[in-house]
Amino acid sequence: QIDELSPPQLPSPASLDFLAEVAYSRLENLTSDILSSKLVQDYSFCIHDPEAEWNKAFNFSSDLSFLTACLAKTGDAIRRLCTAAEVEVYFNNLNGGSYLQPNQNCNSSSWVSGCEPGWACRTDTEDQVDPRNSHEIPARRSDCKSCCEGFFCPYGITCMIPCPLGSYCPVATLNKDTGRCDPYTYRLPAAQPNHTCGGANIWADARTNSEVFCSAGQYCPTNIESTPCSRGNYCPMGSTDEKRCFKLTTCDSKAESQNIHAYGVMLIAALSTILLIIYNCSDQILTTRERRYAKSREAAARTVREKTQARARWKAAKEAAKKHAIELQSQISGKFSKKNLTSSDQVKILDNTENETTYDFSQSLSPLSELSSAETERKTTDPSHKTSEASDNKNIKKKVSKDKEIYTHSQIFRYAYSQLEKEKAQQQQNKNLTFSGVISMATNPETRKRPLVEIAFRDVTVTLKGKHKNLLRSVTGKIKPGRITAIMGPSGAGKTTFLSALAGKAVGCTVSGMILINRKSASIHSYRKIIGFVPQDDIVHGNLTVEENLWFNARCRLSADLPKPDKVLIVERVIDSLGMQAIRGSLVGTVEKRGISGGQRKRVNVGIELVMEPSLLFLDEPTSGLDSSSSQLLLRALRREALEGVNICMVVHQPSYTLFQMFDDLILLAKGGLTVYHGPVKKVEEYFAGLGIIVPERVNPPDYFIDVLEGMVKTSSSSGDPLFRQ
Ligand SMILES: Nc1ncnc2c1ncn2[C@@H]1O[C@H](COP(=O)(O)OP(=O)(O)OP(=O)(O)O)[C@@H](O)[C@H]1O
Repeated sequence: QIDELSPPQLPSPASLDFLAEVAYSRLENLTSDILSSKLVQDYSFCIHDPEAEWNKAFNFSSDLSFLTACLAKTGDAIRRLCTAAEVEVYFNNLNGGSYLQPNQNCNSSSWVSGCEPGWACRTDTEDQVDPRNSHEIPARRSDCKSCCEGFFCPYGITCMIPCPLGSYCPVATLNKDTGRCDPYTYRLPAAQPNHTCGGANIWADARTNSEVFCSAGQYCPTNIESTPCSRGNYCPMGSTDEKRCFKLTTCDSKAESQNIHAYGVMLIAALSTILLIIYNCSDQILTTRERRYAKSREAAARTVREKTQARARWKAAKEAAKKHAIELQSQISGKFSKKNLTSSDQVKILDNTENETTYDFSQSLSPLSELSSAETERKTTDPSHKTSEASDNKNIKKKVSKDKEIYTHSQIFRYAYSQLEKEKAQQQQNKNLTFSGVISMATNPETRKRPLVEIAFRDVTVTLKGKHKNLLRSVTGKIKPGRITAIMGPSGAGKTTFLSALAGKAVGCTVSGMILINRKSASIHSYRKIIGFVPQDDIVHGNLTVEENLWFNARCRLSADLPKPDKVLIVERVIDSLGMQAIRGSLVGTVEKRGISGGQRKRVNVGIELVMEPSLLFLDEPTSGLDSSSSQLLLRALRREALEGVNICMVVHQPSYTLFQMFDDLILLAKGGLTVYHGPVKKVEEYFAGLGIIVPERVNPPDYFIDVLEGMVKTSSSSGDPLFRQ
């Protein structure tokens, strides 16, 4: 039948192209509307570039099989195709957003079957209608039939428009249950019982209707074919071909999209695994690192200890040899000629040998000992070396301290422990120093490391803001560097208030009087970098170990320019000085998680202030809750700080007599913030005795003085109040 068709009746591809062009140009205006329409928004996930997709959609299929099929069905498809004028009317109506206005072929007087949705008629004349040049709507009322597959025939128009690529326009079938023409939604006209379901009509409301597209899960290579998407591929709505799914995604047959959820799940699983690995490994890495550090620290400490012991043994042996040489000399004097060695020669030899050994020893203690062996060899063989050794060493040390990278952990620890040993030896020597000795040591620029701070206060009065209540009255005195001052008094006497006033931390109070720092009237806040304050309450991090707490503070509060070996030295010194070696790796603990003991916790509190190397240290009841030996341990550590010239001032409650004697000065306050005594601890008993207050035997003097101030003990002077120095 197709073969019988004469060539002019077959619409040329050019005609179809022209129709597409017209449709396309009309749709350009529509595109922006359509792009923002619900239709596109709903499916935007599968349309990567909506504009391009739409443009593509209005390219007509080059496969004209739908047209030949139509010719076979109608025999005169060319006379049924819409002209440019009809297409324009159609799209103008569509553009206006209104229902299609029936054209002249479908007005109320000339309504034909082709005006129904899905139906079309041929032109009334036998003349060839040139779709390209026709500007008038031709009369088209003859031989009305259902619209061909692959075309759409809107309501009110009696011609066919080819469906664009990506759409699927089959001929409808009647659904007896609903009475509608599937897959479209129109009904058969009621007055025409012989009328069948026609072709597509739905371009009439393309902006709101998604049925125009090839449905999701199917692909339509032409607008008359719809094929289910095969497994491993996916077909979003309007597909003309299948799209391959990515690897690792599951695409069943008729898949509308790639199962990207699988990607999401896999990504989450991978991330969780990585995080889990990092979490577990980080814990393990930290533990391993800690262990490694601990090992190198212990090894360094052992080496230093052994060297110190060896040195002590060598010294003892040398002393014995010296003694022996002198004895021997006296015994055999006269028996040898003058050429023989005198005892002083022997001693000289011993001294020389000792010097050499000392040199080796210091080399081994120094972090520089691990410098290249060639360098060491050069030093020992070069005769000029020894004279310039000291200056060389200094220069290299300077260089080394600037260049932190050449230190390994074991070198750093060896350096720290050898320094600590030296300091201990020095402290041993200075153990019996008098106050003036300590001061001269602290002021000696060779040994002094920290600036000295002296605080003098005169008539310091603290008044509660708004209430005019005096918490402290006219307290006068001085706290000096290198000394430990205890502030004592009954509960509520104003000890904490006094400490806070001196430290510039009195909140909600007015402080009057004069406070001089190093004899200058200056704000205490400008000295805050060298002032430590240990409050009554904990300031430790319970979830960190003791060492971590100290390091946290060292890193935050010590100068960033300070080389790491020096920071290690400071932290190790504090750990050593407060006797925290055994608990350095223990967790401090929280309410939920038990950690170190209360006494150890107090020491950590003090330690985190000591790592900043303060010149002035205030402590509010650091020994409260500690037994006598723990308190003494803490006081001994503070004493070592005082030996370096640190000015220490602390509130203390009920000290044992031994502890009491470890303080240098005492400020005794009575209730109402009155000063009872301010002077050396050694003279307090004498002072009270002068007032007729004699401490009975077997009574702890500090306890007795507090009892007197509390009024619990009657004394001969109780009534006269000679006690208070206002
Ligand atoms: N901000 C404040 N508001 C109200 N009263 C205050 C304030 N600060 C201190 N006081 C009062 O001042 C007095 C002294 O307090 P402070 O804490 O200095 O005493 P303390 O001698 O340290 O006592 P304790 O030994 O019991 O700790 C107390 O009676 C206290 O109630």
